[in-house]
Amino acid sequence: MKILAEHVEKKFRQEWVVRSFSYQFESGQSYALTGPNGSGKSTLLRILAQYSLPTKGQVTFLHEDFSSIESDQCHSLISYAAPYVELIEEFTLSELLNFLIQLKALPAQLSLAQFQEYIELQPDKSKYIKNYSSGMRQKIKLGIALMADKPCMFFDEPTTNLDEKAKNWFYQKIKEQSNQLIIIASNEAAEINLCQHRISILDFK
Ligand SMILES: Nc1ncnc2c1ncn2[C@@H]1O[C@H](COP(=O)(O)OP(=O)(O)OP(=O)(O)O)[C@@H](O)[C@H]1O
Repeated sequence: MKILAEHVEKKFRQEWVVRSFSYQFESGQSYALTGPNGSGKSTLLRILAQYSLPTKGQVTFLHEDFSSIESDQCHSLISYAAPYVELIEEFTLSELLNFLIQLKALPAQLSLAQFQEYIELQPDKSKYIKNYSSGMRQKIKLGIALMADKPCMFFDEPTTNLDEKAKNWFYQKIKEQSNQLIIIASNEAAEINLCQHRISILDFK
């Protein structure tokens, strides 16, 4: 599939955060959105994921043959992990996974043991998400986004709060995703270097 951004612009009050952004993203490719703090990476990522609307322009999801995908279908094709996307803190990990399975945000057959093995963590089963460390919560978010196995994966500052071992775990998991369309908003050199393409937000000001 493809994501086509055409003349996307975003303005907050008097501030233009993105100007005339046009780009075609494709499956099997990975893209780094780069730029200094406050330059608009998260804003553009949310627009590309159709989580927020541009002030001008449009974002369209397309099949390989360029036929368009209905906008109400797009969210089912996306997984998204970001510091501002919260987990449900009052759940245990098992309850959270079951909830996401029911929402079809994770594969139906996924077990707690498989998930724990995947994220290389064996947290206390009765512990609430709110009592996990920030790094563990981040790793759970990333694990959910990766195991959702959606065609499009969006990550905003994915290795925030992760130690070196967990960062390397994430880098390895991204390298294993050969068919997905991956977009990572980041300033971290290691995250940018994971991606085949770089897009500087400063080119769209
Ligand atoms: N809802 C909003 N209302 C008003 N201004 C906003 C809103 N969201 C973002 N902004 C502004 O848009 C600009 C870009 O913010 P954004 O979070 O997209 O940048 P960023 O490049 O992701 O930054 P960082 O690297 O610090 O995460 C900032 O000036 C920010 O204050």
